[in-house]
Amino acid sequence: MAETIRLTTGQALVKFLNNQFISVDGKEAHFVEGIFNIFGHGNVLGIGQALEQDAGHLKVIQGKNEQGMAHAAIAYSKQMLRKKIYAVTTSVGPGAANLVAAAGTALANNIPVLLLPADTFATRQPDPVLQQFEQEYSAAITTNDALKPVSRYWDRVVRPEQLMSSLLRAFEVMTDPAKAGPATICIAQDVEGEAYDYPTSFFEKRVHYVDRYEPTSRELNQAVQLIRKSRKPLIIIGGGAKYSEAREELVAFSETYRIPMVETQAGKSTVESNHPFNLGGVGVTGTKPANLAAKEADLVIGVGTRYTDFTSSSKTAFSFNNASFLNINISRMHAYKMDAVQVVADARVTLSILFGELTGYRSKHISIDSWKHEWLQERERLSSISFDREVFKPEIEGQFSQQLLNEYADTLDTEFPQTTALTALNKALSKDAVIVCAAGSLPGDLQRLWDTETPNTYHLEYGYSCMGYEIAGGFGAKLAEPEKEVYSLVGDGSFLMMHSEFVTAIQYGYKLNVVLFDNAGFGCISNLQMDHGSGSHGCEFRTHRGDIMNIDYAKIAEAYGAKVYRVSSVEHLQKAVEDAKCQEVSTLIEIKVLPKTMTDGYESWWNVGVAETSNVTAVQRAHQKHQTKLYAAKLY
Ligand SMILES: Cc1ncc(C[n+]2csc(CCOP(=O)(O)OP(=O)(O)O)c2C)c(N)n1
Ligand SMILES: O=C1C[C@@H](O)[C@H](O)[C@@H](O)C1=O
Ligand SMILES: [Mg+2]
Repeated sequence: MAETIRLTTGQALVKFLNNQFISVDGKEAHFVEGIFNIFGHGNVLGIGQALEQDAGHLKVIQGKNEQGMAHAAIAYSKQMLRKKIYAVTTSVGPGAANLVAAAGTALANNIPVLLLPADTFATRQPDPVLQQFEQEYSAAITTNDALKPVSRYWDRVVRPEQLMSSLLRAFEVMTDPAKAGPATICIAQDVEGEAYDYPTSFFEKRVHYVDRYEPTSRELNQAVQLIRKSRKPLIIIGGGAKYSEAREELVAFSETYRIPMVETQAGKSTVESNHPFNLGGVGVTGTKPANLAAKEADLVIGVGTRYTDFTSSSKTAFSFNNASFLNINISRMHAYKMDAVQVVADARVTLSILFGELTGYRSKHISIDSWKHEWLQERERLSSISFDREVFKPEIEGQFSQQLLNEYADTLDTEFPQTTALTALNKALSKDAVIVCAAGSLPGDLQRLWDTETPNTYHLEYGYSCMGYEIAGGFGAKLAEPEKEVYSLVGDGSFLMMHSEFVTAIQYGYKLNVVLFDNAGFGCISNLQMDHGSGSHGCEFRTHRGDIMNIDYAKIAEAYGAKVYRVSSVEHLQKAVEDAKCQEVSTLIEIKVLPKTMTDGYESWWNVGVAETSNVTAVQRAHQKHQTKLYAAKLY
């Protein structure tokens, strides 16, 4: 008879989490660092009791909003390059429902996280329990079914012994780089507290190995042939390159064979911005040189990219009639994109093997230096824009009148353009500071303008671009790298949507710096609507009387216990950053910026739905333009 131990399902879960290890490149470490919790009747007496009794090495952190704490867990894992996770336990019903946006965020970004929402009673004895809805067609549907489409692995545990097979599947998924994403195990609230004689073998130390898969010789031969016959190849550095830690291999490859590199949001800060062959962000929010190189490329080597619309400018970034694609990706699904030659293997190991097979090859690029030089001049211009009350042409030109811009300047008491503020911030922060961002106009400005010199210091969630990730994500990144300064860069809209975990960071003594860019509105969406012929409608923050809202965000943060600064000039910003660096407590720097002063596009296009019929001429024109652009795009 196998040895057993009598535990509740909750206790067995916690014991199992304590014994999971990951091994990457021969280094072994605990895979689960801790667990976020918001307790309710669904989990406090099950998982909650187990954590109180013996959490083992797990750090137990009380969140303030389920989505927020799950975002923090996701950011932790992302900053740890997916080598460690936090689990997240919620109550049943609304607590579980609050996980949906976070699960989507983890899924879109391929980030492992273990979600543990409580479920309704397995016995159904007290049904309907508080927070249980009732469907006439089925008693088996609960809120947690809403997590199915946003989970990489989903299971419901209605008997204690089911936990064993469920957890094994979840950990297999989370530790496989090709499948990494959210694993959701919904545990019936009565079952969380039910006891079972678990075999002790289930709790023995388990090591999950992340091996670097090598390309086959067929894949290698095809890749070598393709590169050798290309004159103007281009490397796209995607998130997979970052997770594979392929910096050295990318740099050697690029330098030796003279191949320029461009970056996706997830790939940025794999290779330093000042590398002469790094042309910066590509696509909708890309730089001019990157987008010129993309157009000129006869071979696109996508390393760990999933080719989102932002990366491919909605499939218009490349000269599809002349260009071939070579995709190096650990995921077969992503490798298949763009009709590419596929190398389904680890980025680092593939680049290193390919490197040795290309001796004598050299691209025919001649413009890399001049493109880069021109961009540096453009960056310089964007860094020193100043407002003029008489005639000011913001980067997003022709949308707001001078009178309107002056109204914003007067109400917000600022003349600070966003690009000037952002580049000044970049200069003022330490080189190893980590920045976190997700939504609004800032991601575009950051992808174009933010210089990174230290690997893994640029943390952008741009797979789901989920507003509210910024501050929770900043907290998660700080948990991952407590010795570094972490800055959450956030728009006023995102701040309002969710900043709950700022309180959690303060509560647990993790210093987080929030830099809030207040332009009194959903700025980037206002740009989008006006760029497509609409008026300014529903995106400015105005009162019912029509006045621009001037909110004292610093006061909110001060009430939480943060040290706060209000700035509206480069000089004030520099001083605030220097002072903030000396603080032990969390800080918030509120920057009032003028609307329409973020960067505009460079040689790119974004396919968004445009009204096909309208009584406004500008909308009709926008639709015609859209059709023309679409005509030139690759269709799949
Ligand atoms: C959860 C969520 N809801 C809606 C959106 C759509 N959206 C993207 S950016 C944006 C406005 C962002 O405003 P703000 O944070 O102030 O940034 P700004 O564009 O003004 O710089 C909205 C509503 C989103 N990305 N995420
Ligand atoms: O709709 C959107 C527009 C983008 O500009 C923005 O960055 C992103 O957050 C979004 O959701
Ligand atoms: Mg805004």
